[in-house]
Amino acid sequence: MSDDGLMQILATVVEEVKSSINRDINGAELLYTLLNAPWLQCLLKVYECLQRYLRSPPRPCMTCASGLSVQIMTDLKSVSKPSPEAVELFSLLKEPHLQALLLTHDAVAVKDYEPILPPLPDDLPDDEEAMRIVCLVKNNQPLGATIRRDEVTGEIYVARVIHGGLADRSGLLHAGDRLVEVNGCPVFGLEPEQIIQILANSQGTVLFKVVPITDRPVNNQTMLYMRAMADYCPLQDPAIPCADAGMAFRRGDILEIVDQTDALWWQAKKLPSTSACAGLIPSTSMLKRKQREVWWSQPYQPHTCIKTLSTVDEEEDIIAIDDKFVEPDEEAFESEELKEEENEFSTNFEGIFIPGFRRSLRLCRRRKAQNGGPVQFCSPRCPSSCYSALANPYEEVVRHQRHPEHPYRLIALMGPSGVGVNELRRRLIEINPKAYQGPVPHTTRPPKSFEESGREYHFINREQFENMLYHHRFVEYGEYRGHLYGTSVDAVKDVLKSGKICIIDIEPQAIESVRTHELKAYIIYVKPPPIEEMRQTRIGSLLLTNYYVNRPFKDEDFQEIEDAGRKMEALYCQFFDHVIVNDGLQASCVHLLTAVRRAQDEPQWVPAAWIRPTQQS
Ligand SMILES: Nc1ncnc2c1ncn2[C@@H]1O[C@H](COP(=O)(O)OP(=O)(O)OP(=O)(O)O)[C@@H](O)[C@H]1O
Repeated sequence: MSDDGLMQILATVVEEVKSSINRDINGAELLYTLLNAPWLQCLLKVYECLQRYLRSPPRPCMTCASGLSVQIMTDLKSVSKPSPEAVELFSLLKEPHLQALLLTHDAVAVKDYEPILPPLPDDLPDDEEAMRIVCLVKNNQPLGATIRRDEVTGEIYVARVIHGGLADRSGLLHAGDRLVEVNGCPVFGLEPEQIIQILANSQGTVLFKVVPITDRPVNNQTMLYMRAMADYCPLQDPAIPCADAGMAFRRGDILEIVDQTDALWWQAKKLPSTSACAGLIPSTSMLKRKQREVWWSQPYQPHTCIKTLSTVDEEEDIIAIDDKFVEPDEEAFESEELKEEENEFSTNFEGIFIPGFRRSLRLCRRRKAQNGGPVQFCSPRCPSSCYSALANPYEEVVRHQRHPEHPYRLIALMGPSGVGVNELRRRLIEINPKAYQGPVPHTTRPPKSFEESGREYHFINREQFENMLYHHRFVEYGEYRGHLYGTSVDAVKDVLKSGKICIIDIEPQAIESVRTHELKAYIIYVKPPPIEEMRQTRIGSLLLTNYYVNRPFKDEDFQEIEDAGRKMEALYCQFFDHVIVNDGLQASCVHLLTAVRRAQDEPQWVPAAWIRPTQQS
């Protein structure tokens, strides 16, 4: 680096920062003022001089210049015919001021000019506390540390240092350090609020005098990622130690937990994160405690900082209710159903029969919704607590990419009835029936003349069905007109084992049955577009009904789809891996195709239990 290299670099940096200010970049103004400060410029000049000195410190070439001049004069005297130059040199060296100069040179040359430090006093007390002076430059961001007062001793301690915050990045302040002074003001006996006031009033730099903690815990935590299963708002949480340091999150957000040292309050970042600074979030036990508080103390008024999770009752409201349902004549229905199923039987694409679109199975769900629940359509995994996954405020997740030789992930579509889940599913399968397939459902109804067991349905008797139910072999099941219908885990696995991508549509109750290590479901939520768009795109489309013929959409249908969609999203968005707004059919199909390929070929966040299965999973 040339002599004024550093100054040049500084000038360039100043120019850069100046142009950043014009672009309104946060913090640039502060940096500009700092770099332009005359004291910093002077300091840098001194620094450069010192650097030059360190590179080549001035050294004397000899320490006895006066002795050498005496030697030269003696030699010149012994020359018989000295040259005029020799005579001149002799007379110069003889001059008293030159001899004085050479003597001075010798005196300086032998001296050591390195700084001599004063000796340490002998009477230093052994228990003297090491103080640390920490100077932080305040800019617009918070200091990133909280303090607490020991109620017994009155001492003030650093309670928490926020990961990635100003204090943390300085590396000089740690949780447990005892605060002695802030900006020269002793803090002993002060209330934490008074100290915060001192900090708030200080401009530019803040000077802390601290006694560092002696046994600082080693942070050997590994990175942990969690999917939030509840919403949280620190500003509405009276229990949070410092609301400003809190981080709000919504269900489905992926959180990187950077610090779990505190059992009650973790530090986390929301992904994808642009901020270096973490925020405080309640730990699993803390959030569970809050949920319990809500449930026990205010069953009808949810705590404002967390949004309570769904209950079975709430969930039942999700499905659109066709209040115009009229029970048709059974026999007439049967014959119509037959006609319909004959039509469906012809859903035979390029010689491949496409199963899993049976009308009865879909009507099971409608029936349940319309009757308000007496007809079961339920997740059979855990009859007593369908919602155990919902009880956990966080779910540990890992980034996972399917191995090319492993089975495909199950694709589960979910959406309010009538939004177009089956239409999209059917179209996807028709695009490439050799790559995509639906599972063959089970039923206890007797086969019709044209039906083959294992093609339209697996025909089994009620006892066999109930046995499968007992062993949790159904993803979901329901009863319709006295017959049981269901989609079994094995039917899904059969498709996956055949090397195809299995695509099913599910009700919210089945989420837990498909989010397993075995099926690794990728859940796509089919979201209704705004009503006006539905009105325009559904002209000529027919809605599945309990009548003999499907009918065109009415305005009430769009409203019902929108309401049901909103409820479904509000309750289950944490489980959605992807969302497709079903406006134009063609665009939605392309979107679905892309999402399905990505689910199989690109890394995704999946529950850690799928990758490190525990005994229960
Ligand atoms: N994007 C779309 N544009 C136009 N019509 C659509 C679109 N999506 C679906 N449809 C039509 O809407 C009707 C209902 O769709 P679909 O049967 O797939 O609903 P669903 O979500 O499976 O609900 P259900 O199981 O209750 O029938 C069908 O006639 C379908 O062709």
